[in-house]
Formats: sequence, C-alpha cells, structure tokens
Amino acid sequence: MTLIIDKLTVSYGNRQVLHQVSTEALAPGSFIGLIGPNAAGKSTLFKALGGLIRARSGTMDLDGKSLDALSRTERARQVVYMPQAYGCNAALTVFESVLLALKQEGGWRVGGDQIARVSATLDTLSIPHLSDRPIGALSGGQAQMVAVAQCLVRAPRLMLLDEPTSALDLHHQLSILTRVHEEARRGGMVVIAALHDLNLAAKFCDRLILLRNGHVVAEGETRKVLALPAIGETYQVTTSLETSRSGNAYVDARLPERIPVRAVA
Ligand SMILES: Nc1ncnc2c1ncn2[C@@H]1O[C@H](COP(=O)(O)OP(=O)(O)OP(=O)(O)O)[C@@H](O)[C@H]1O
Repeated sequence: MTLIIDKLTVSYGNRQVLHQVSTEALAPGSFIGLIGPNAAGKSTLFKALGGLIRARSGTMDLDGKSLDALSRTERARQVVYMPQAYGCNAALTVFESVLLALKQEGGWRVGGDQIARVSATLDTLSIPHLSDRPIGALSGGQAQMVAVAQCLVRAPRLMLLDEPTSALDLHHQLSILTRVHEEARRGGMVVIAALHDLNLAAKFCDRLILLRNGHVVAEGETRKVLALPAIGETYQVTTSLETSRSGNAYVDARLPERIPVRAVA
C-alpha cells in the first residue's frame, strides 16, 4: 500500500489553507510524522485524506487509485482518522465502543472472530482491564488509548492520528507509539501521526513531513529533517539535533532572546 499526495490544495471558503501539498511515495509499513506549528494545516490535511473535506485540486492516490474515487464505505474501510477531539458515546462500555468502531464496516451481526479482534486490540494496547468500564467514566489518557484502539481494530490501510499521545503520560506515550509502529509494520499500513513533540517524532517516525502555513517545507528521513535549519525557522526557536548517550536523537530547543511569543495564524 503506497500513498502519494500530489499538489493538494484545500480552502475553507475563500481562505486557502493547503497550498499544493505533495509528498514522496509513502511506503507500506511506514510511520510518518506530520509536524509543524499550530495552524500549519495538519488536521486539514487529515480531513482531506479522510474525505471529511473536499480538496479544491490535487490528488491523493492509494496504490494508484484515487481516494476520491472510492465509495464512502470503501474509503471508511481503508482510511481511518482519529481527530484531536474524539467524541465518545457515554452509554457504551470500552469493549462495546471498540466493537462498534469495527462494525462501522457494515452489518450488525457480531461474529466470534470480531469479538476476538476487539480483545486482541485491547491486549495489544495493554488496556483489557478497561473492557467493562463505561466509556464516559474514563480519564483523558484512558479515553485517548481507547480512541487509538477504535482505529487499530479496523486494520485500515491508512491510519491518520491527530496528536495521538497528547493526553498520555511518558510511559503510555512510549508504549502506545511502539505498538502502533509494530502494527503498521505487521499490517503493511501507512500511519501518519501529527506530533507536536519532536522528540517523540525523533524516536518513532521513519520519515517526517514538515508543514508551515500550508506548504510542505521539508520531507524525508527523520534525522535529516530534524537537523535542517527549517525546523528552527518554522517554529521560530533555536534548535540543534543532539544524540543522547544511549544513541537516541533528540531536539534541543530554546526560545531565542527578544523574540515575542508568536501569534497563531
Ligand atoms: N472549519 C474551518 N473553517 C475555517 N478555517 C478553518 C477551519 N478549520 C481550520 N481552519 C483554519 O485552517 C488553518 C489550519 O488549521 P488546522 O486545524 O489544519 O491546523 P493544525 O496544523 O492542525 O493546527 P494545530 O497544531 O493547532 O492543531 C488555521 O488557520 C485554522 O484557523
């Protein structure tokens, strides 16, 4: 499964938010980080890929087939989008909510294989103990892990995660991204995760796409992108890419003196 985005332009009314966004071919099994400042257009790109908004021009091809040419049902089967703010139906248990996500593919008969798939997904994310809890009674971090489970259980070809770890503690940031990365490899899916934490991006992403004001300003192998001056310029901070004693890359960032806090576009 390969995803290619070519010259994608998206507007809200008269306001153009994505400008001719293009990517290299994003290969099956890869974990791509979508990075960029607030209001750069990351969620807008996800919404366009997920079919929630229509692109003004450009193409999004999955294995050579346009996403826009797929039926609604087929697109929902192939592309799963976890928005930043995920809703929840408070009346359901965690298990039921993950099963319901799986059943969006169609039909209401529940088979043993589907029950097993839900259980396996909750196990993969180490949250089987939450199965019987009402979904409305979860902590913010627990609800975020359940939202990831609702995506993973559908085994899509393209998974779009908008800030999937923003509510998670350090342990769970690492464990959830590790599992998602493993599942991407195992299932040959393309995962694109919008991440504000560049050190998580450094640790988990195979490649990065850097967006600024709706333009792709850099794309490529993670360490190469993080070492570019474009990182500091885009975030208006001073950065350097360092390597820890254990060999992990991390971004050391400082706010330059006399630069005011930037207004969000
Ligand atoms: N429904 C909408 N109507 C009009 N403008 C919108 C709408 N949604 C987003 N925008 C604008 O589009 C721009 C890009 O927003 P988007 O949510 O894609 O950014 P983002 O990179 O995901 O930001 P953040 O990191 O803050 O979540 C912003 O200027 C935003 O105000």
